[in-house]
Amino acid sequence: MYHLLKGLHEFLTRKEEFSVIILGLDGAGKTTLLERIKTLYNDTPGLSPDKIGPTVGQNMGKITLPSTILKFWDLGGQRGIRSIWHRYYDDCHAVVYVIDAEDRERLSEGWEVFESVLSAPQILGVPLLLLANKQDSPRSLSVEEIRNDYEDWYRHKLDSTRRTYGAENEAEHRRERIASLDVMGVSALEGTGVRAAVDWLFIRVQNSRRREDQGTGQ
Ligand SMILES: Nc1nc2c(ncn2[C@@H]2O[C@H](COP(=O)(O)OP(=O)(O)OP(=O)(O)O)[C@@H](O)[C@H]2O)c(=O)[nH]1
Ligand SMILES: [Mg+2]
Repeated sequence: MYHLLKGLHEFLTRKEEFSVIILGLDGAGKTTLLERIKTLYNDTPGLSPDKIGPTVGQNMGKITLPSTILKFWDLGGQRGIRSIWHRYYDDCHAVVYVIDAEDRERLSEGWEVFESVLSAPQILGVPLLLLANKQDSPRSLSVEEIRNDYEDWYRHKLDSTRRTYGAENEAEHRRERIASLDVMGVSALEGTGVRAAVDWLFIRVQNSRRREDQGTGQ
């Protein structure tokens, strides 16, 4: 009887776990974001920003939400470390791409890398959130400006690609994805917008799981 009740209790209180990967160039603020999320959602606070150095490899942090555990993987963004990102693609349920909205010089490098993430076949269909970080800085571009900058960059790239390869179909597909791309402004440093971003992830992983269940007839 005890085991039956214990099993029932475990079944009723079980939490599903989803993996979220946090990507973006070095210095975009990924680890600051992860530690901010830990501070906002866990009893034990995350590291304070002055204790955070460049990530060599990965950091992991978990938070518990109603019937759900979100497991965040913050991956190092330095050029040499980006080659490990693809190893996380197969098992992730959502992707967060962090852009440093203050660093105009590196925006196109950021888009170039973003593009390589978007074009990974394993990422197709996975919820993807673009975060314009460092909104606390007066020098930062707004969400609207970041979106426009990406669209301009993309249009420019498309023109040169069309001239070279004429890859119309793929371009159309990508255009749809850009149109439906969600962009949110956050300050990982101060925490503004971070809860809204976590809410977005929570809803999107639940929805995509439901679609998966329907797809397999469960
Ligand atoms: N003003 C401001 N600075 C930020 C914010 N988020 C991060 N930073 C700063 O940006 C720098 C880089 O932050 P990290 O979190 O280490 O960046 P990262 O993306 O993890 O970098 P890598 O580990 O090298 O990939 C640090 O000096 C942070 O304090 C923010 O929201 N606002
Ligand atoms: Mg880091």
